[in-house]
Amino acid sequence: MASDPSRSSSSQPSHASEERAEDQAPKLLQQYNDLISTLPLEEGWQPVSLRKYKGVWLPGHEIFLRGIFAIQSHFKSRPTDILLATLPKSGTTWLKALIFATMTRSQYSFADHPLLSLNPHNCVHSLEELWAIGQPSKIEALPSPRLLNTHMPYSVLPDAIRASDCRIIYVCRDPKDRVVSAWQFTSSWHRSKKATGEMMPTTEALSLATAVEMVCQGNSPFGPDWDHVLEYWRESLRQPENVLFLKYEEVMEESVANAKRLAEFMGCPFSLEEEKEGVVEKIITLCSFDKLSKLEVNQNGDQASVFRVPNSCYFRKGKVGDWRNHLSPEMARRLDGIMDEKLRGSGPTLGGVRLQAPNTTTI
Ligand SMILES: Nc1ncnc2c1ncn2[C@@H]1O[C@H](COP(=O)(O)OS(=O)(=O)O)[C@@H](OP(=O)(O)O)[C@H]1O
Repeated sequence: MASDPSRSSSSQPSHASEERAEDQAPKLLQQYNDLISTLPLEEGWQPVSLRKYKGVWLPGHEIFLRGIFAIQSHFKSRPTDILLATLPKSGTTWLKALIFATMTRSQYSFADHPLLSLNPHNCVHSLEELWAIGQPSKIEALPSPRLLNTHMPYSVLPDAIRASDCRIIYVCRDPKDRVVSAWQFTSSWHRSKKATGEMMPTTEALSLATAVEMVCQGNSPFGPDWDHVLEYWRESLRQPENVLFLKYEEVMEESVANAKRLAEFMGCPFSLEEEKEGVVEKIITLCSFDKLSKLEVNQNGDQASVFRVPNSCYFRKGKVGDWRNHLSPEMARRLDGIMDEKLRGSGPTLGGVRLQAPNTTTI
């Protein structure tokens, strides 16, 4: 079973408690910095700059990029690992809660559950963030099966993961809702940084029009979005026992069926007795937006991660179709058009766009 997060120090990540590998290896640090300086730079997604690595626009913080490089050669996967993979703002926080609550259901009571006092991001570790803050040994120390998450596209995952039997749960979301969510998140984070004086008051916030355009150009964090989605979609067809492809909208619409799919995929299906006792519904309620967003930890706590984000920024509306309140018809058409062009095919739909099966016409 997964580790007890309330006993792990992961709820209080420390930047100083552990020496980074790079601190002991100045040559490696130099190599990483040299590599970073050669990567194309994009500064439009304020307040984060982006660097293009292996065809993907990654957040450009040096500490973060060095973590990604180190993961490539040093991460040791285990066949029992469970990896949640998402583009940011696709339902990561929610799925972390669902996965964690499902995997650990025999360890905790619903009345006194870790998710009532810890943000889901402190229950399922981010592979790249722990590496970036110099705490990869925390990942090593986790008992199996480890629950981890990543925003990396399949093609940027370390070989150790792609060659292993570990299970990957991928969640995607209507790109229109996702871009609105990403823009709102970036704006509120921007405001909070200005309020604490961590950012120059003159730094311009990202406009929604710019965010939409950058997604359409493929220049947004972890984008191009279509490559991210298609890579995992194709893997889910190629190796369905190892890659589960879910959609935010479907998990919302058919929560019980998808919670059961998740449990089965993770190798811990709900027993008939559990189903009769309503365990599935209890997990869904515990992990619901209404429940989590009202908790003290999620209203007033924060993530001491690389990006130091207030927990409240991870909970906004949690609705399907909120894009209608923000995007102009023109913006919506532009996004749908680009996704249609890139994802055209006969597979399942994504925000009204069909994903193509791998053996149909090329993108
Ligand atoms: N429990 C639950 N149920 C449903 N929806 C939820 C839940 N928790 C968070 N959210 C909504 O998910 C959006 C945040 O996306 P992520 O969690 O992927 O963000 S992150 O990648 O971890 O930064 C963001 O979506 P928007 O409300 O549309 O902005 C959150 O409100």
